[in-house]
Amino acid sequence: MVEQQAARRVLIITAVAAERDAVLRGLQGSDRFHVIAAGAGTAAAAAGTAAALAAGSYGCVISAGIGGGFPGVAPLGSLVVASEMIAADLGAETPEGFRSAAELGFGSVSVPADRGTVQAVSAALTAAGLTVSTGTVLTVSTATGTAETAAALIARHPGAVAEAMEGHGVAVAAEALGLPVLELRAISNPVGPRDRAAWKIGDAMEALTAAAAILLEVL
Ligand SMILES: O=C(O)c1cccc(C(=O)CC[C@H]2O[C@@H](n3cnc4c(=O)[nH]cnc43)[C@H](O)[C@@H]2O)c1
Repeated sequence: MVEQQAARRVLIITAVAAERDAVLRGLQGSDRFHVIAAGAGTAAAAAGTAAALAAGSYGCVISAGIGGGFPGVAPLGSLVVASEMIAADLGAETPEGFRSAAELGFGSVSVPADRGTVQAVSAALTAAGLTVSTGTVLTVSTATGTAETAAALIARHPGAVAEAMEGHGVAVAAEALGLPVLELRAISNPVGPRDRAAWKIGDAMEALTAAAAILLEVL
Protein backbone atom coordinates (compact mmCIF):
# COMPACT_ATOMS: atom_id res chain seq x y z
CA MET A 1 0.00 0.00 0.00
CA VAL A 2 2.82 2.41 0.95
CA GLU A 3 4.68 1.38 -2.24
CA GLN A 4 1.53 1.99 -4.32
CA GLN A 5 1.26 5.52 -2.91
CA ALA A 6 4.95 6.19 -3.61
CA ALA A 7 4.51 5.01 -7.20
CA ARG A 8 1.84 7.66 -7.75
CA ARG A 9 3.93 10.51 -6.32
CA VAL A 10 5.42 12.82 -8.93
CA LEU A 11 8.52 15.00 -8.50
CA ILE A 12 8.55 18.16 -10.66
CA ILE A 13 11.78 20.16 -10.97
CA THR A 14 11.73 23.74 -12.30
CA ALA A 15 14.59 26.22 -12.57
CA VAL A 16 13.08 29.35 -11.00
CA ALA A 17 10.36 30.15 -8.46
CA ALA A 18 8.07 31.76 -11.07
CA GLU A 19 7.97 28.45 -12.98
CA ARG A 20 7.38 26.48 -9.77
CA ASP A 21 4.49 28.76 -8.82
CA ALA A 22 2.93 28.48 -12.30
CA VAL A 23 3.02 24.68 -11.98
CA LEU A 24 1.62 24.78 -8.43
CA ARG A 25 -1.33 26.92 -9.56
CA GLY A 26 -2.30 24.19 -12.02
CA LEU A 27 -1.91 21.41 -9.45
CA GLN A 28 -4.53 22.98 -7.19
CA GLY A 29 -2.99 21.86 -3.90
CA SER A 30 -2.62 18.16 -4.78
CA ASP A 31 -0.33 16.44 -2.29
CA ARG A 32 0.73 13.77 -4.83
CA PHE A 33 3.00 16.30 -6.53
CA HIS A 34 6.19 17.77 -5.06
CA VAL A 35 7.42 20.82 -6.99
CA ILE A 36 10.91 22.23 -6.42
CA ALA A 37 12.71 25.22 -7.98
CA ALA A 38 16.23 23.78 -8.06
CA GLY A 39 18.02 26.55 -9.95
CA ALA A 40 19.06 27.17 -13.55
CA GLY A 41 21.34 24.84 -15.47
CA THR A 42 22.05 21.13 -15.47
CA ALA A 43 24.23 21.03 -12.35
CA ALA A 44 21.58 22.66 -10.14
CA ALA A 45 18.86 20.56 -11.79
CA ALA A 46 20.68 17.26 -11.33
CA ALA A 47 21.72 18.06 -7.75
CA GLY A 48 18.21 19.22 -6.82
CA THR A 49 16.63 16.14 -8.38
CA ALA A 50 19.09 13.74 -6.71
CA ALA A 51 18.58 15.37 -3.30
CA ALA A 52 14.78 15.15 -3.62
CA LEU A 53 14.93 11.52 -4.78
CA ALA A 54 17.19 10.65 -1.83
CA ALA A 55 14.69 12.19 0.60
CA GLY A 56 11.45 10.75 -0.77
CA SER A 57 9.87 8.05 -2.94
CA TYR A 58 8.45 8.91 -6.35
CA GLY A 59 7.09 7.02 -9.33
CA CYS A 60 7.88 9.66 -11.95
CA VAL A 61 10.12 12.73 -12.39
CA ILE A 62 9.38 15.76 -14.60
CA SER A 63 11.60 18.64 -15.68
CA ALA A 64 9.23 21.57 -16.30
CA GLY A 65 9.46 25.24 -17.15
CA ILE A 66 9.64 27.70 -19.97
CA GLY A 67 11.84 27.19 -23.02
CA GLY A 68 12.82 28.32 -26.47
CA GLY A 69 10.89 26.79 -29.40
CA PHE A 70 12.41 26.08 -32.80
CA PRO A 71 10.59 28.29 -35.32
CA GLY A 72 8.02 26.51 -37.45
CA VAL A 73 7.81 23.66 -34.95
CA ALA A 74 6.93 25.01 -31.50
CA PRO A 75 5.20 28.42 -31.49
CA LEU A 76 5.19 30.89 -28.59
CA GLY A 77 2.67 29.94 -25.91
CA SER A 78 2.56 26.31 -27.06
CA LEU A 79 3.70 23.27 -25.09
CA VAL A 80 6.42 20.76 -25.80
CA VAL A 81 6.70 17.25 -24.39
CA ALA A 82 10.18 15.81 -24.88
CA SER A 83 10.65 12.38 -26.42
CA GLU A 84 14.32 12.58 -25.37
CA MET A 85 16.54 14.99 -23.50
CA ILE A 86 19.88 15.67 -25.17
CA ALA A 87 22.87 17.55 -23.71
CA ALA A 88 23.43 19.43 -26.96
CA ASP A 89 26.63 21.29 -26.12
CA LEU A 90 28.40 18.55 -24.13
CA GLY A 91 31.41 17.77 -26.29
CA ALA A 92 34.36 19.44 -27.92
CA GLU A 93 35.12 21.81 -30.76
CA THR A 94 37.44 20.21 -33.30
CA PRO A 95 38.89 21.49 -36.57
CA GLU A 96 36.07 19.53 -38.26
CA GLY A 97 33.41 21.15 -36.08
CA PHE A 98 31.55 20.22 -32.87
CA ARG A 99 31.80 16.60 -31.73
CA SER A 100 29.46 15.37 -29.00
CA ALA A 101 30.74 13.61 -25.90
CA ALA A 102 29.11 10.46 -27.28
CA GLU A 103 31.02 10.74 -30.57
CA LEU A 104 34.21 11.27 -28.56
CA GLY A 105 33.56 8.03 -26.64
CA PHE A 106 32.53 9.55 -23.29
CA GLY A 107 29.12 7.89 -23.07
CA SER A 108 25.61 8.92 -24.00
CA VAL A 109 24.40 12.53 -24.16
CA SER A 110 20.76 11.46 -24.48
CA VAL A 111 18.14 10.14 -22.07
CA PRO A 112 14.87 8.87 -23.53
CA ALA A 113 11.65 10.05 -21.93
CA ASP A 114 9.18 7.40 -20.79
CA ARG A 115 7.36 6.66 -24.03
CA GLY A 116 3.99 5.62 -22.58
CA THR A 117 3.83 8.65 -20.30
CA VAL A 118 4.84 10.98 -23.16
CA GLN A 119 2.02 9.61 -25.30
CA ALA A 120 -0.54 9.81 -22.48
CA VAL A 121 0.43 13.37 -21.49
CA SER A 122 0.62 14.63 -25.09
CA ALA A 123 -2.79 13.12 -25.90
CA ALA A 124 -4.38 14.61 -22.79
CA LEU A 125 -2.92 18.08 -23.46
CA THR A 126 -4.14 17.95 -27.06
CA ALA A 127 -7.58 16.75 -25.98
CA ALA A 128 -7.75 19.75 -23.64
CA GLY A 129 -7.31 22.04 -26.66
CA LEU A 130 -3.69 22.98 -25.97
CA THR A 131 -1.11 23.21 -28.78
CA VAL A 132 1.50 20.49 -28.23
CA SER A 133 4.62 19.30 -30.06
CA THR A 134 6.55 16.17 -29.21
CA GLY A 135 10.22 15.71 -30.08
CA THR A 136 13.75 16.14 -28.85
CA VAL A 137 14.36 18.88 -26.30
CA LEU A 138 17.95 20.11 -26.25
CA THR A 139 19.65 21.04 -22.99
CA VAL A 140 22.16 23.86 -23.46
CA SER A 141 24.44 25.76 -21.09
CA THR A 142 24.19 28.95 -23.15
CA ALA A 143 20.79 29.99 -24.51
CA THR A 144 20.96 30.31 -28.28
CA GLY A 145 21.19 33.92 -29.41
CA THR A 146 21.95 33.82 -33.14
CA ALA A 147 20.43 32.35 -36.28
CA GLU A 148 23.75 30.58 -36.98
CA THR A 149 23.72 28.68 -33.69
CA ALA A 150 20.04 27.79 -34.14
CA ALA A 151 20.79 26.43 -37.63
CA ALA A 152 23.77 24.43 -36.34
CA LEU A 153 21.67 22.89 -33.57
CA ILE A 154 18.86 21.88 -35.91
CA ALA A 155 21.38 20.46 -38.41
CA ARG A 156 22.84 18.26 -35.65
CA HIS A 157 19.43 17.42 -34.17
CA PRO A 158 16.77 17.46 -36.92
CA GLY A 159 14.15 16.18 -34.47
CA ALA A 160 14.63 19.06 -32.02
CA VAL A 161 11.52 21.03 -31.10
CA ALA A 162 12.82 23.17 -28.23
CA GLU A 163 15.78 24.05 -26.03
CA ALA A 164 16.12 24.77 -22.33
CA MET A 165 18.81 24.45 -19.69
CA GLU A 166 17.86 21.67 -17.25
CA GLY A 167 16.13 18.66 -18.81
CA HIS A 168 19.15 16.45 -19.34
CA GLY A 169 20.37 17.05 -15.76
CA VAL A 170 17.00 16.06 -14.28
CA ALA A 171 16.85 13.05 -16.61
CA VAL A 172 20.30 11.75 -15.66
CA ALA A 173 19.41 11.88 -11.96
CA ALA A 174 16.07 10.10 -12.52
CA GLU A 175 17.64 7.52 -14.83
CA ALA A 176 20.23 6.66 -12.17
CA LEU A 177 17.35 5.38 -10.02
CA GLY A 178 15.52 3.76 -12.92
CA LEU A 179 12.61 6.20 -12.69
CA PRO A 180 10.54 7.29 -15.69
CA VAL A 181 11.30 10.87 -16.67
CA LEU A 182 9.61 13.54 -18.78
CA GLU A 183 10.36 17.10 -19.83
CA LEU A 184 7.54 19.59 -20.29
CA ARG A 185 8.25 23.07 -21.68
CA ALA A 186 5.99 26.05 -22.33
CA ILE A 187 7.46 28.14 -25.14
CA SER A 188 8.35 31.71 -24.16
CA ASN A 189 10.65 32.66 -27.06
CA PRO A 190 11.93 31.41 -30.39
CA VAL A 191 15.34 29.75 -30.62
CA GLY A 192 17.34 32.25 -32.66
CA PRO A 193 18.51 35.87 -32.56
CA ARG A 194 18.17 37.10 -28.98
CA ASP A 195 15.33 39.60 -28.44
CA ARG A 196 14.63 39.47 -24.71
CA ALA A 197 11.95 42.19 -24.94
CA ALA A 198 9.88 39.91 -27.22
CA TRP A 199 9.82 36.94 -24.82
CA LYS A 200 6.22 36.02 -23.96
CA ILE A 201 6.89 34.83 -20.42
CA GLY A 202 3.34 35.52 -19.20
CA ASP A 203 1.81 33.44 -22.01
CA ALA A 204 4.26 30.63 -21.33
CA MET A 205 3.50 30.66 -17.60
CA GLU A 206 -0.23 30.44 -18.36
CA ALA A 207 0.40 27.47 -20.66
CA LEU A 208 2.50 25.84 -17.92
CA THR A 209 -0.35 26.26 -15.43
CA ALA A 210 -2.85 24.79 -17.92
CA ALA A 211 -0.54 21.84 -18.57
CA ALA A 212 -0.05 21.18 -14.85
CA ALA A 213 -3.82 20.95 -14.41
CA ILE A 214 -3.83 18.21 -17.06
CA LEU A 215 -0.94 16.36 -15.36
CA LEU A 216 -3.14 16.17 -12.28
CA GLU A 217 -5.70 14.21 -14.29
CA VAL A 218 -3.42 11.99 -16.36
CA LEU A 219 -0.62 10.93 -13.96
O1 LIG B 1 12.47 37.33 -16.37
C1 LIG B 1 11.52 36.70 -15.89
O2 LIG B 1 10.49 37.25 -15.44
C2 LIG B 1 11.59 35.26 -15.84
C3 LIG B 1 10.53 34.56 -15.28
C4 LIG B 1 10.59 33.20 -15.25
C5 LIG B 1 11.68 32.53 -15.79
C6 LIG B 1 12.69 33.25 -16.34
C7 LIG B 1 13.86 32.58 -16.92
O3 LIG B 1 14.73 33.15 -17.53
C8 LIG B 1 13.91 31.15 -16.71
C9 LIG B 1 15.23 30.57 -17.10
C10 LIG B 1 14.96 29.23 -17.73
O4 LIG B 1 14.25 29.38 -18.92
C11 LIG B 1 14.63 28.38 -19.81
N1 LIG B 1 14.71 28.99 -21.13
C12 LIG B 1 13.77 29.79 -21.65
N2 LIG B 1 14.05 30.10 -22.91
C13 LIG B 1 15.21 29.50 -23.21
C14 LIG B 1 15.99 29.45 -24.40
O5 LIG B 1 15.67 30.01 -25.46
N3 LIG B 1 17.14 28.73 -24.34
C15 LIG B 1 17.51 28.08 -23.21
N4 LIG B 1 16.79 28.11 -22.07
C16 LIG B 1 15.65 28.80 -22.07
C17 LIG B 1 15.89 27.76 -19.25
O6 LIG B 1 15.59 26.45 -18.88
C18 LIG B 1 16.25 28.59 -18.05
O7 LIG B 1 16.60 27.91 -16.90
C19 LIG B 1 12.69 34.61 -16.39
